[in-house]
Amino acid sequence: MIAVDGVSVRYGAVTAVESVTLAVPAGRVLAVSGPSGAGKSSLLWAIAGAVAPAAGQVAVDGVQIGSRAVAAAHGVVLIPQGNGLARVLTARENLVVPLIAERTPDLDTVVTQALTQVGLAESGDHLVEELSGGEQQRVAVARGLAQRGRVVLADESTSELDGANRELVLALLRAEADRGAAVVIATHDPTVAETADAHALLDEGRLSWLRPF
Ligand SMILES: Nc1ncnc2c1ncn2[C@@H]1O[C@H](COP(=O)(O)OP(=O)(O)OP(=O)(O)O)[C@@H](O)[C@H]1O
Repeated sequence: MIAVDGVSVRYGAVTAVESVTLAVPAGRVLAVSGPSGAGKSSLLWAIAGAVAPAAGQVAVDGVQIGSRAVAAAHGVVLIPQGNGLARVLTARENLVVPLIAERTPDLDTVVTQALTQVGLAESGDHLVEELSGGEQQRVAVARGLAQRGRVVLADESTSELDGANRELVLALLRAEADRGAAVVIATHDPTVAETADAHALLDEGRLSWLRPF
């Protein structure tokens, strides 16, 4: 369960998120959309503990998220916009790094399974910079899946995918919810938002409309 309570995010004089309150139960998917600059990424970063809210608070399963370290320790996984992969590592190595940090058992199996789920079982030993934009995006999704989070935050994770791969990634994110995760998808794509259990619209940082759970 994600509880966002009156959260504001500011960068100096810029207000990116203003007094947003919402909740995402375990097992459900929330889509967050809104125009470019509306604050979608900033809201996800606040949930991930990657930026400290200027006001309000975020809790995951009742634990207040005060930093990225706390969020990671409580299973908050961020699949960042622009994929966040290390380009000079292989696809497989990109998946391994966070799992080493978490001391995940049976790491090779977990990594192979995640790459297979996104249809990239044969590409694990390719450097990220050798992969297409869409393949890189799927590696980023696989890295998120491999971490088996209690919370999965997907920031525009289908933006570079063709129709079939977009359906695949959406099905995988739905499977994360079915496994018990609370899932948030930031998206510009109305068809992606329609597949979610609830849909929040941000406008200049404010929650301007909500299709509730
Ligand atoms: N690190 C930063 N420093 C200063 N301003 C920032 C920073 N990150 C984001 N902003 C500003 O905060 C506002 C919200 O940006 P954010 O990236 O959260 O929006 P978004 O809805 O995700 O946009 P997009 O759809 O283009 O990714 C924008 O005005 C942006 O310029």
